[in-house]
Amino acid sequence: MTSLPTSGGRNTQREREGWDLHCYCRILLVNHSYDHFLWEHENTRPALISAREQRGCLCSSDSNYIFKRPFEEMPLVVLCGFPCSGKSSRSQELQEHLEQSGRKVHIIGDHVLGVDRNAVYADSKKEKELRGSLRAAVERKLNKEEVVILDSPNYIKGYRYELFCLIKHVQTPHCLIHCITAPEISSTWNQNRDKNEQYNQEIFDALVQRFEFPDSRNRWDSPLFTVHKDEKLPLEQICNAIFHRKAPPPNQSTQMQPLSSTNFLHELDKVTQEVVTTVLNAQKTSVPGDVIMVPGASEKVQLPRILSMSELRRLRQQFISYTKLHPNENISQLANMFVQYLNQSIH
Ligand SMILES: Nc1ncnc2c1ncn2[C@@H]1O[C@H](COP(=O)(O)OP(=O)(O)OP(=O)(O)O)[C@@H](O)[C@H]1O
Repeated sequence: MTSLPTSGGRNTQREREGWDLHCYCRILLVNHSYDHFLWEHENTRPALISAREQRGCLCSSDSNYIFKRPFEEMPLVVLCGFPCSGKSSRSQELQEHLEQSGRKVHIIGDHVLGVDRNAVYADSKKEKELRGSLRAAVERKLNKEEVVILDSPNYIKGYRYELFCLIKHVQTPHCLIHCITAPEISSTWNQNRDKNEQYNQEIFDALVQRFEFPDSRNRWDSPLFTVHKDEKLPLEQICNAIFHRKAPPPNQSTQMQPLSSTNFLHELDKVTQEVVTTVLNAQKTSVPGDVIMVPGASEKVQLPRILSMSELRRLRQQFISYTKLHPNENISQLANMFVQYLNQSIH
């Protein structure tokens, strides 16, 4: 990337208003609110940048500069615990405390999405979709105005890691609150609650068994607050953790780098095409349920059914669009990433 030219006199007003010069580029098209714009930078193809992708970015209306507002993101609080362990009660307690101190709070949870949890947790595909919807809702809601509380079981270590990547990506602090209960206590609470809120016993037992306990030695489970049923929520410590602590530094895989090198785009194009060709060829001799080895990837494509060429093309295009906005300089991982993307997208 070439060094940034100074913005010169025309943009000093923006700089005085507290905007940082983010990059210099050629702006091709801007919508009326200046939050979506099509830009071209060096050798990359024009890319549509949205306010969501480029948090806090704003382009200057009269020149080829993009500005970034150095605002603070509001934190994410993640709850976890057995089913019926008091997660929603603790979320509300925290919400009330924060609102009393004048902050806005937004709670996201499976009950908010109105799902039939007994049906969802009995079906791994539906559960995965629910986790995806919750994560997307968190991503949409993380902003500078509201504290987001994710009130759902969050019992999978890998999922908590994904949430951690998300907050690293948007550069906002987070913390985890683990509601600790003995399974038999939660089970009694479950049996005493309204019938339409109850987990059936089979699902309850399965969720308890699947629970992956948080460990504060893991970056994604830290800072960790544990709260037993008769304990008070450590509200002050939680506030200190989320408001007076810096967000974890971004790393290469989570940092926003919308300006991709030509070599990266070339590799992205080549590698994904190779994977598509391999899958299409392998399908000639495979049946649903087979696993396909792909050159350059340690991950394998799991084939639940035969995929058409147009579907593979569409998935490839989606992956390319996403990856262009979230480039990972580790080109050697592209094949694996695309295989993972295919496995997650094909049902
Ligand atoms: N500390 C507590 N002492 C006694 N009962 C409690 C306590 N916390 C929660 N409960 C009871 O447990 C039930 C479930 O509470 P809550 O909805 O907060 O749990 P949850 O973990 O969010 O549940 P779910 O897994 O369904 O989302 C409620 O009926 C509530 O009365």
